[in-house]
Amino acid sequence: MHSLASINIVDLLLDAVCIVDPEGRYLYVSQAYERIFGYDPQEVLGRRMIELVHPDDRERTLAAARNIMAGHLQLHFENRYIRKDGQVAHIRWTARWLPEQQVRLAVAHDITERKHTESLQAALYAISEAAQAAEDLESLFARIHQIIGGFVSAENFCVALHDPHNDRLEFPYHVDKRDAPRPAPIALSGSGPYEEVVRHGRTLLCTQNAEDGAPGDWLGVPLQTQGGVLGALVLRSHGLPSQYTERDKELLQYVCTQVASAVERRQMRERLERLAQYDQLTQLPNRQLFLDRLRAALARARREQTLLSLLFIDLDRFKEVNDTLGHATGDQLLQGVAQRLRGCVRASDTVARLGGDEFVVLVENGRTRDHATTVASKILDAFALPFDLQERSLHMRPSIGVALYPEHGQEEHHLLSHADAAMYQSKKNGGNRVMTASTGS
Ligand SMILES: Nc1nc2c(ncn2[C@@H]2O[C@H](COP(=O)(O)OP(=O)(O)OP(=O)(O)O)[C@@H](O)[C@H]2O)c(=O)[nH]1
Repeated sequence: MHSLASINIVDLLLDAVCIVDPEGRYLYVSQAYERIFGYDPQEVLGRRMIELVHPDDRERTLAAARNIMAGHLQLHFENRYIRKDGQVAHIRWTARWLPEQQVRLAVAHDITERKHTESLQAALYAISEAAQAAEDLESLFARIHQIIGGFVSAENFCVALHDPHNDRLEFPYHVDKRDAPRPAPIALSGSGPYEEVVRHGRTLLCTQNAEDGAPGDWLGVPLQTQGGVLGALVLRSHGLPSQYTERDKELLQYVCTQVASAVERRQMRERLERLAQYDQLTQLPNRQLFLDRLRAALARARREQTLLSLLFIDLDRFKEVNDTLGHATGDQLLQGVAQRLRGCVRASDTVARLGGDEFVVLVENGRTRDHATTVASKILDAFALPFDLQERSLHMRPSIGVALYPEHGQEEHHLLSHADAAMYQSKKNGGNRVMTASTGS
């Protein structure tokens, strides 16, 4: 048996023992230094330890060193170092000042693994929380980007989502430090890198940009849910190949399960919100959303003292279309009407379907009363042309009633019933015409 005296116990320790002078220059480091920091002891002797500390932790570290030299024992100081291979090492230090030798003696314990586990756990919670808190998908993606950027380099980051209806990949979120343009939607037909990730649910790490072959990493991770792959997260490094490691790949894969379920939940919520606000047949706002918009528009008009017009539109003898040509043709006609009404107003105006063959148009910022009648005449003119449906061409005429704010009402239901009454007058007078509500009625 070897005698213990012949063993260099310090070099057998798994923690690294370091001795530095008052300026922080390494005078001695034990063998474990290489395992933890990546440098051979000979490479660092004479160098200042602070140069190897993560820039964000340097000030704290210098303050701790002064404290130790003032005679205080340091039993649990944590900071980060940049290893020789560029990776970050998390270190927990115990240290003391040896006044006689005028040196600091410190022992480094590597807690990188534990820190990773902790930050991953925190990231998973943060992602799940973001799914609840985010206003919309866009802000959820931005938050996910921020969270992922906390543990891997994510300067160039995009989210690709698979649209199963047309089998395309779309890029709803895209950040690129070199201002590379947001990728246009791509068809998922070939055998490119996106296919590999989205079709086969495989993580792909290429040391060349997988899209254009430019130097730099391309790391694509599938957003896998129980129902299939929703899309992918893609991280890129321009001009810096091998920036991403196998470990980064694993970390991302791990959090991507949580990201996928957050995205899925948020998508579901958006779908439900849309269902609650939009008419499914025409994709126009429904009564509920319309009333919300009308309320907001009235508040604006009141504040800015502008006019606002409401056009109530009901199709003439629409029932006959259903009765003679069938409900499906009636549906197509309603879709055509919705499209035509949208074409008669500005994008900022609201066209909504209240139900059945009743539509409303909300025109904001009209400067004169005539503005509403101009829009109404435009609609009558637009309806003069037949509607080309799948199997036939049909004529359909509208009856229109107009009510104005502030002339005919101050609040939404009042204004709406005036426009409705005016529409009824149009209908009574034979239809295919515009009537304006009478003042004081
Ligand atoms: N195809 C189709 N028809 C609908 C839909 N919703 C309501 N309708 C029908 O639309 C018709 C609307 O009725 P009315 O406005 O009284 O009928 P009209 O023939 O236009 O009568 P006037 O307005 O007096 O000219 C009814 O026959 C409803 O069944 C729908 O989503 N699709």
